[in-house]
Amino acid sequence: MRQLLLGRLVSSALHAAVVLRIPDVVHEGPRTAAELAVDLDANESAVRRLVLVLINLDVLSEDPANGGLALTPFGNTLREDVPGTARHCALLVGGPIGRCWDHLLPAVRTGEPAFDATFGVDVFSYLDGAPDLQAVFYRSQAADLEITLAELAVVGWESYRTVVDVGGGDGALLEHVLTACPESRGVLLETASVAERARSRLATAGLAERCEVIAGDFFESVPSGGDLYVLRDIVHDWPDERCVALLRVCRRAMPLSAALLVIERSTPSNEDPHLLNHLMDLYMFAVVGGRERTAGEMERLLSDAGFAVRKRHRLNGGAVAIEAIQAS
Ligand SMILES: C[S@@+](CC[C@H](N)C(=O)[O-])C[C@H]1O[C@@H](n2cnc3c(N)ncnc32)[C@H](O)[C@@H]1O
Repeated sequence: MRQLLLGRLVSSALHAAVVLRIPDVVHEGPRTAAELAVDLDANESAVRRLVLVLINLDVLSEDPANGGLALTPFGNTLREDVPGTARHCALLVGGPIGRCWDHLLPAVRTGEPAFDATFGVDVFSYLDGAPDLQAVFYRSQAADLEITLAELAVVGWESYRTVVDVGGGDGALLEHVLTACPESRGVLLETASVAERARSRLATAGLAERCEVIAGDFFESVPSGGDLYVLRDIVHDWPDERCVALLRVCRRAMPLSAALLVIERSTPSNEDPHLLNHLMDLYMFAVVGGRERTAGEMERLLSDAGFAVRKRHRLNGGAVAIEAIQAS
C-alpha cells in the first residue's frame, strides 16, 4: 500500500530523470552515478538516490563490477529519439496536466474536470496560451501515433481521394497519409492556434499544395465533400452527448459515399479490468471531462449518430480503428 501511495513520487522521479535527460545521457555511454552528477551539474548524493530509484524501476541497470550505469530496454522508451517515445508523456504529467490531479477530490465530488477548476480554463485553451507546452502535447500525440502507424495501413488510405482530419492536431497523421499517398488530398480542421501549427508542419513537409488547413469549431461545422473523415483521439475527449453531437455534424458534412474512421485507445470489456485503462479513464475525466470507452461503447455512439460500423481493426497498444458509413 505504501508503494502505491508513493505513486506520485515515482512519477516525479521519472519526470526529473527526463528533464535532466538521464536516459539520453546514459545512452551515450555507461557512466557511474558520480560521473552522471558531474555531467548533469547536479548534486552527487541526490543523483545517486534518484538513480537507485530508477534502477528499482528497471529504467537503469548498474554493473556491480564498476558501478557503470546503462539504460535498460524499458528505460530506452524515455529517450527523446526513439519511435513512440514516452519522454513527452513524462513531461506532460510532470507539468500542468499532472498538477490538476491536486483537484481530483473536488472533481470526483462535482463531476467537473479537475483541469478547468485548477487553471480556470479548459486544457486546449490553456495550451493555446502556452506554445512550448502545446508543442510537447503534440509531440506526445505523434509518439503515440508512431506506435500504430504501420498497422493503420490496413485502412487503405490510398483508396480515399480526400481525407478530412477532424481535430487533426499538428498534422502528423495527415503528413503521413499524404506522403504515403501522392494522389490524395487532405483537409485538416482545428482550433486557430493549432491550425497554424499544422499549416507550418505540412508546408515544411512540402504538402501545402495538396492540403487545406481550416480554423474552426468542429461542433459548429466540418468541411464537406471528403471521402474519409478521420477522428483520432477526439471521441475520448468528450462526454457521450457531445460525441453524438460532433458525429452528427460530421454526418451532415459527409457525402453519402464517404466513410468515417474513429481511431482511439479502447478499454477492454469490464470483465477484463486493467489498471492502466482505468487510470487513463480517470485521466481523461480529470483533464478534459472525457472518458475511455470499449469498442462496443464507441460503436453505440456511432449508431446513435446515424452510422453503421463497417469494419473494426485492433491496433497496437490497445487502440482500435473503427470504420463506419452512414446508416441507410
Ligand atoms: C487529443 S487531441 C487529438 C489531435 C489529433 N487528432 C491527434 O491524433 O493527435 C484533440 C484535438 O481536438 C482539438 N479540438 C478541441 N476542440 C475543438 C473544436 N471545438 N474544434 C476543432 N478542434 C478542436 C484540439 O485542439 C486537439 O488538437
